[in-house]
Amino acid sequence: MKEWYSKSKEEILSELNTNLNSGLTKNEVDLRLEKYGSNDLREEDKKSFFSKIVAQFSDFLILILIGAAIISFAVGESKDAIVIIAIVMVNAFLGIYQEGRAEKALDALKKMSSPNAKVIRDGTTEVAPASSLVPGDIVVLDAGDIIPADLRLVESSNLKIEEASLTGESVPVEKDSNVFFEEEVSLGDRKNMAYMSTAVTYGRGKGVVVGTGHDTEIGNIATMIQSFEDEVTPLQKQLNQLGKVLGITTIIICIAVFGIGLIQNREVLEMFMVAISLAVAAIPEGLPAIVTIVLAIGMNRMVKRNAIVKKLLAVETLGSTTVICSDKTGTLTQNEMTVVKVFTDGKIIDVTGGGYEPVGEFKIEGNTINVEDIGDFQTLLSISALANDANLEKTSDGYKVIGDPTEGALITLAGKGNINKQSINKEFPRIEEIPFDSDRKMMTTFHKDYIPNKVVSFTKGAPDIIINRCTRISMDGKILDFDDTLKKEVLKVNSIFSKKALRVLAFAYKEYNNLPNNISTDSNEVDMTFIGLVGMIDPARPEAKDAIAKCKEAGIKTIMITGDYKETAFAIAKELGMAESIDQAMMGEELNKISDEELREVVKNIKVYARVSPEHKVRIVSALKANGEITAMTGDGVNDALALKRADIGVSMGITGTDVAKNTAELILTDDNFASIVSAVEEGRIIYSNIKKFVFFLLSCNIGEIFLVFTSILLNLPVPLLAIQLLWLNLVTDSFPALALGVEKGDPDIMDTPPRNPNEPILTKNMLLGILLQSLAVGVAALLAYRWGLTTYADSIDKARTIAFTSLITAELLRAYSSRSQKYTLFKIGFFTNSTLVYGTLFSFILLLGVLYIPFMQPIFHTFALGIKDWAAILEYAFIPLIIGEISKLFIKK
Ligand SMILES: Nc1ncnc2c1ncn2[C@@H]1O[C@H](COP(=O)(O)OP(=O)(O)OP(=O)(O)O)[C@@H](O)[C@H]1O
Ligand SMILES: [Ca+2]
Repeated sequence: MKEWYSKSKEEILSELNTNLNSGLTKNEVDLRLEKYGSNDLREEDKKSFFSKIVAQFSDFLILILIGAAIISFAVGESKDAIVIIAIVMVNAFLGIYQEGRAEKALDALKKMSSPNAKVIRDGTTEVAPASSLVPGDIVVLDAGDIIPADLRLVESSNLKIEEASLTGESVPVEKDSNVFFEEEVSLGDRKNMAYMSTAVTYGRGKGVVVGTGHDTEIGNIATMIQSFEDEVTPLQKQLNQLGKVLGITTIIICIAVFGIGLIQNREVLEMFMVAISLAVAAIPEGLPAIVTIVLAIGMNRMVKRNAIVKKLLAVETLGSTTVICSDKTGTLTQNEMTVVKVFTDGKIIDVTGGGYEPVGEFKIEGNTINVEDIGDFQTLLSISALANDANLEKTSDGYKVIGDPTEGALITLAGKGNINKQSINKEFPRIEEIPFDSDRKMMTTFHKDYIPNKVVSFTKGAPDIIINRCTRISMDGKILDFDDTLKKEVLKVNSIFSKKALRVLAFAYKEYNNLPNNISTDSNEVDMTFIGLVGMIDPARPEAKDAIAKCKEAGIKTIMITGDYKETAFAIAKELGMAESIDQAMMGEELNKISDEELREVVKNIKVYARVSPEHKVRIVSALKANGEITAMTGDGVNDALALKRADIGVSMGITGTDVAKNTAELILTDDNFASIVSAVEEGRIIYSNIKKFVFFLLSCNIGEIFLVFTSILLNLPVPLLAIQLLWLNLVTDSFPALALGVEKGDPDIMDTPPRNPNEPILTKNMLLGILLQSLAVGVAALLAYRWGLTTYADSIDKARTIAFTSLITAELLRAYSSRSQKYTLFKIGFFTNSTLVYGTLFSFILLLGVLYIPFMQPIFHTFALGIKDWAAILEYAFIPLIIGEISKLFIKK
């Protein structure tokens, strides 16, 4: 059989039974999806329910417990055995439920950040999930796209594809849809093919899907680059470490408890069970799992605030962000462009009319003018419409831009001069082009007969660049030499526009007798004739201003890095409160003259980088990182990928960002809005502080219990808690408040304090002290209650234990409220402001009442129905840890 690359386009199209212009029909797509399966590389390895259960039970400590149950059964304590098994089961199911919740949250995130493709179906181009592609689909490719399936190219224009993910070759290769090969060629040389997961770095093209899913070249490679690997974040590593230390300590204590018990001649089985339950209870082996759950819940909360985090790790890093570097256009501004000024033929023309509706007038000093009256105005408007890749669409709520808003504004401008983009493009179709890229900052298109019997190239782009590449200027109906005096004049107008925060573009053209053979920047974007400038407003986003103020409070620096002109950028930065004086702004090219060392000093003061190219971005991030900053950086183009990778948090735009940028980024903004980065940082901080809260709570619970049991044994008192009571306490009641602490709203000053040092351990000195104090308080309170029980009910050890058990649980439920903030008292944050905690503690408390008052539970848990007198005593002790916790906050400096 012939390979795809050795077939002609016609062969391919007929073999796959598809049409280049109209694509497949939706029906056909459905049929083929049935036949070929979805275009997905990820294995759907959903764990079965059974394997989840097995996973829960394969935990070492749980196995010990099961062993203990079997021993109990063997020595005739079958009731205990059954209860232990039941508690272990409840615990396992809770674990599975929580795991499921986290998994679901993560799955939803994966879906949101999974790629789309532009595909022609039923005659229209639409954006569809890449997973829905089938052989025969016609896919449209633009710079920045990730190839969604294996394609045989059928159209290509300057198409370059980077195939590193497949061939390891990082230099982009040129593609050409017109060749086909008779002989066998290697993967890297198949110019007429585009392979799944490689990236378009330049140009555009079209291809027919020839392979999907596992039936692709990348699918054949067994070691797939899984974008969602199981990762362990530094925090989880720390907690694992902590867990180990605690685990070993606990085991030593348990052995000691058991040993001392034997010396004191206590019953062997009872001591054995207590020691084991204590170990199971006190070893925080579930901690990393809860962290994952809380991170996942937090990620979901971020999605609601328009930020999709792709990695758990990023949630942690976000919270310690110290610098946010942001694009200007669209992120800090609204990206709703309107041309308000035109400069051509030596005159400044005002343009009226707002939005994208092509209705408005041209005025000079207040007097309406006709397009024909001004030298090359007509040509300028034609370039606006011809050197343009966007489209305007009239919808029920006004005109909308499909494509780049800058270009949309230019279509509107042309429309105001009665030039319709569609018709002029029909009249003078594009025969060649040099597409836009943010390194060159310009684009050129070639058209026939705009000047009769000639080919003209129209160029538009950044003024400083275009002006330097022009040698002539069209003025007063003549073509003049574009000398330094004239250039200065034009640059002055550019500066006037820019200072008004206008985004300025320049226009130029060049004529040829015939279409040149080899088209390139060096030969075709030089020696041009200058036509004019346009200035467009792009209003700042109002929310961005608030977000920047918030960053200031939070000790986070904000930096604007833009491709736009320095004065424009500074004007907007000033409006947003990011910069005060023009010395804080710098041109990208100035970076070329300084060393990395010097740059490290420079980045400390500069707030605005203008005319920046993607390599500059990389240098800026590197310098910031070298200074110890935790840097978030936005980017949307193909060339931004390196900078995004280098940043601690790469941020990509969900709407305007390219696939390549989204793929590299850790954070995707669904609304392209700067304010959403700040929300994500805020959530990151909240999540981190919540993790601290429940670590604090759980650890002090555990240590408090150990303290209670250990001290009682040392004091030669009877064992204060039975094995099943300990298990119930830890595996059932404590987990609800702990999880509820994971969804706290965050301290009121969460965004008024400087970022956390990323190297700071989770257990700071303050926290260790707090844990110690709380565990002592819990232990002592329960011990006191136990002693009260022992003296009041000298006849019944079960009753004394019930008192200890109940007071311990009550104390922990109460002090969960105190754990809601490490610094602020409940009077400041409000007692019942975390409703999850209210329900969680209430639920735990009702379970406790069940154990105490339901008759058949009593013999199982060795409890009895408490009376008023008992409760009065219990409450007296149970409030101690809460009160101590609250008072200790008064000594913490805010
Ligand atoms: N479609 C276009 N055609 C021609 N020139 C363009 C086009 N879009 C932008 N430019 C020019 O290229 C420059 C760089 O564009 P780029 O997209 O890199 O950054 P930007 O959009 O100006 O700002 P930011 O980096 O903040 O998004 C622009 O300032 C403008 O002068
Ligand atoms: Ca941009």
